[in-house]
Amino acid sequence: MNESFGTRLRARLDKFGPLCVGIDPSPALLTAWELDDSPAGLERFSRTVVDAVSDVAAVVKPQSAFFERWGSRGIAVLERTIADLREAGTLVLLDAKRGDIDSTMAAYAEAYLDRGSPLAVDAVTLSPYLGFGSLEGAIISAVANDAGVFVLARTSNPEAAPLQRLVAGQVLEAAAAANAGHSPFGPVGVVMGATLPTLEHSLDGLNGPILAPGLGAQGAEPADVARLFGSVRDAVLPSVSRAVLADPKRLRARTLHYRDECTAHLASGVADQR
Ligand SMILES: O=C(O)c1cc(=O)[nH]c(=O)n1[C@@H]1O[C@H](COP(=O)(O)O)[C@@H](O)[C@H]1O
Repeated sequence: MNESFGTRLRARLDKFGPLCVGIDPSPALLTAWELDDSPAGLERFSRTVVDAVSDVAAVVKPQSAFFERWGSRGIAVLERTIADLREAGTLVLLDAKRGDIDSTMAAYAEAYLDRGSPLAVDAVTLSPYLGFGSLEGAIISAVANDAGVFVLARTSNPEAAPLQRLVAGQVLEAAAAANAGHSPFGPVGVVMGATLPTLEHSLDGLNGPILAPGLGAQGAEPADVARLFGSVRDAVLPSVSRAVLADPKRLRARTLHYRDECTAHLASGVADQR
């Protein structure tokens, strides 16, 4: 039997530290890297990131949008990037933020979670906007394929707050229920921005991983990760893209910097007193 996503994630976190590094080949970054904004440029960019960070990041997170810009040729590069990441042994979290009615959701689950799919990854980001229940089939599929999902709860962008504040409690409760009884983690992670001024909800009973984007370009620092997530320090995955991707020559050094700073702050940090 294969190991569950939770088991594999636990092993990566214990061995490599907590960092998730994004592969976000935006037009601006391609220009900064002196690469063409083309499928060939995307491929060179992605390969360079895979080579530089696979053995220092716990998880690597390609952002699907930047590949989709190039249609089928971009998706082909995404497929090869996923294959390269798997060969390098890292865990792949595809950032696609999918969410739809159950029948459509089944097709998304087939695309990203079915072992045999060309786009199969270890985990995918999902949106609960059609109701947490609409994601049930995808969660079942994740478990069947030893994969996971990360459901948006409180995202890092400030304009999300008025809407998500109303529903984040429901998302966290439903995620905790789906994770009950699993060890070391259940299949349902949540997304909570590292940029949040305070953590308005308890994460103590979640029994799942927490993806915390917003480090660097969106203003969060490793100290914020410790302040917000100190009480769940073994389960948090701070995530960074532009701040490490800005300069190909400093990619690995910046990744090590963020990883080591997050590790140090989480080890010594004081959790937010709600
Ligand atoms: O799901 C995500 O990864 C995500 C959730 C969130 O709340 N905020 C957020 O920025 N992201 C993604 O994380 C990446 C952040 O990029 P940087 O701001 O460059 O580190 C982008 O690919 C976003 O789409």
